[in-house]
Amino acid sequence: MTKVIVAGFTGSMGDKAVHLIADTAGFELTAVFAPNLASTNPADYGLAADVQVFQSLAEINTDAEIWIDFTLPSAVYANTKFAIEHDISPVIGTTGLTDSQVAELQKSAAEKKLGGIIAPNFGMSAVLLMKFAKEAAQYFPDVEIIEMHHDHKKDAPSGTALSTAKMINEVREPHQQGNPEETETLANVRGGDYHGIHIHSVRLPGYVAHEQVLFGGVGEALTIRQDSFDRGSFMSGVEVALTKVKKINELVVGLENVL
Ligand SMILES: NC(=O)C1=CN([C@@H]2O[C@H](COP(=O)(O)OP(=O)(O)OC[C@H]3O[C@@H](n4cnc5c(N)ncnc54)[C@H](O)[C@@H]3O)[C@@H](O)[C@H]2O)C=CC1
Ligand SMILES: O=C(O)C1=N[C@H](C(=O)O)C[C@H](O)C1
Repeated sequence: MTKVIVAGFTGSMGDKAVHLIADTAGFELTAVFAPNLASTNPADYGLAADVQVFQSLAEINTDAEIWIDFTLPSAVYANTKFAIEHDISPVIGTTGLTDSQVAELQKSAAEKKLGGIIAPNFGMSAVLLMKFAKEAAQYFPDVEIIEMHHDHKKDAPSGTALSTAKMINEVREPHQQGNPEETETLANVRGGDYHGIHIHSVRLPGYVAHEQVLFGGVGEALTIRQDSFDRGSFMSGVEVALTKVKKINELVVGLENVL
């Protein structure tokens, strides 16, 4: 049995991850972590009596081999660092790690030859969208991204949109997009700007997680879209990460790199 700790277990995704482990042969939930809990009795969360419940990083003392993280952009760096320092393979879904933080975490994992996976999106439709968008950008350098999420989301842009922009930026020729003399008569109406790629974030009730990548060419356009209608859509990717993470010895970014 591979023992797993879930950080953010009281959240929307953490709760799904806890159920995934219960339903997946060969894995066992050994601990959970979230701050400001009303109780540390596992029974109060429907968990087995031997599951440890932690409220702070400082008190975590676990034999878990894998750390699943669905917490907050402000918490994920410290959590991942803690996991690596304690030889626990991180499987990170939380968004918001900066490039320099990822580089530092990869260095620490490499020194320990510890496997880990950071995936801004565990959904297959989003993984494929990013891959297809990267390919399309070689032929259509004019591109904008619209991401649409539920109105409880704390971070913008989404990690997926930022990753999409980074992947497109790797292949597209640097070039001026749009009118160089453009002015905004309403502040920020053109969205965020990642190396000239504009990202627009929509937050609405009823939405879960959706993204469109719009390419424009002379007399034609290409739109690539993915929709996660249910958070269950992310769990097949988390399951893949659980099975792969102990077979690698570096911290990999992007689910597509372990498929
Ligand atoms: N990679 C992927 O496929 C997906 C990633 N996400 C990302 O996962 C993260 C969590 O999303 P949700 O579950 O919707 O959020 P949520 O707000 O429902 O849950 C957050 C959880 O983190 C806990 N938490 C807060 N501060 C913490 C800390 N310092 N240490 C440990 N736990 C802490 C909260 O108590 C709660 O249990 C977000 O960054 C979101 O963008 C969400 C869906 C899919
Ligand atoms: O907060 C969410 O819900 C999601 N977060 C991730 C992101 O920021 O890209 C993945 C997915 O979009 C759902």
